[in-house]
Amino acid sequence: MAVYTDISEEELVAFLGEYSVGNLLSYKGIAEGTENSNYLLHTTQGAYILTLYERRVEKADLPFFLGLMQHLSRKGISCPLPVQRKDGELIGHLAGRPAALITFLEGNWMRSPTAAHCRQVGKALAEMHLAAADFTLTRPNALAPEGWLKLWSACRDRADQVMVGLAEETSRDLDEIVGQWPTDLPSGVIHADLFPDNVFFLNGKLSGLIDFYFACNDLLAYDIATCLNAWCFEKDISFNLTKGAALLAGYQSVRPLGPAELEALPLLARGSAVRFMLTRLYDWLTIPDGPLVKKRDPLEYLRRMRFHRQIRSANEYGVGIG
Ligand SMILES: Nc1ncnc2c1ncn2[C@@H]1O[C@H](COP(=O)(O)OP(=O)(O)O)[C@@H](O)[C@H]1O
Ligand SMILES: N[C@@H](CCOP(=O)(O)O)C(=O)O
Repeated sequence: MAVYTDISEEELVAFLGEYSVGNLLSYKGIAEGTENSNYLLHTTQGAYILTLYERRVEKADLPFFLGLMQHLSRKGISCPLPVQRKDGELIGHLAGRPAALITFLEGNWMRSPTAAHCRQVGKALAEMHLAAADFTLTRPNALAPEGWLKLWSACRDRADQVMVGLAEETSRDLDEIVGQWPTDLPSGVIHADLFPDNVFFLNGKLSGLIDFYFACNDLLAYDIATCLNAWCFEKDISFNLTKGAALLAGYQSVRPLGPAELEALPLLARGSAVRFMLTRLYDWLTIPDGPLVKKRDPLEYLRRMRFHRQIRSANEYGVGIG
């Protein structure tokens, strides 16, 4: 993410007084990430992550996100666990923001993931989908087609400042994708942002998933489409078929995809690419630059949109060859 909200030691110590986590030894802002402000804390009892929820996170959604982490953790999925306050609550307030403390997960994210990493991610995603099947809270996807159109109406007039022709190309794509968007595929709780920076590995083995703050109920195969976009393209935005095949095989080793899901995959991948292009474009145009704020390039996702436009079948992502 970034650090949007600064905190003083004094207010942090007062905040931690609501928890049984020992005394503060040190804290520092984490520059990585995009959405919220995160701090790494060391206390006399260990390491924790403090998250202050920023503009895109609705406070009303926090019980869903934090409850999901608890649920998944109980079902054996490795992910951070929210720390309860002395009063039993999971959510507090700090520097005018809703805030929570979560456990620190060991591992690092992969800057250059290999096919072996992709296979593990696919498998972990399917395991997460199955583990979340009996989670009782629900949250509609705020970044489904209706949400894309809202973002687009906020950005459209300025899109050509980023690239001449972007407004026309995106409008055409959105019309096509939204007009054909499927609704009758298997659905459930999805992570919705399982990018490499949200998956940790230790000694080559997946050690856990983080950042559930886009999680929601939506089409399960849409989560796979997002992973294909995030994990299986090289830096020059060429699709790596070996990685695609590995990711899909990893997923299908736990939850085989049905024919309708496979048929929809190219459209879902286009939709996922447009979704990330739009949030990046919105941020690009609206967030002021700052030393601890890293904005992501929307055009990387325009190039994925173009790639998926010419895909005719899921086999071109590597189905059945991993
Ligand atoms: N539970 C955790 N354990 C260890 N590091 C974490 C944890 N949660 C977040 N981080 C660190 O903070 C960074 C940003 O976290 P993330 O949840 O992705 O933020 P955002 O929601 O703002 O994108 C991660 O890349 C990682 O370095
Ligand atoms: N993954 C998104 C941005 C959200 O950032 P994260 O740090 O929460 O994963 C993108 O790449 O646009």
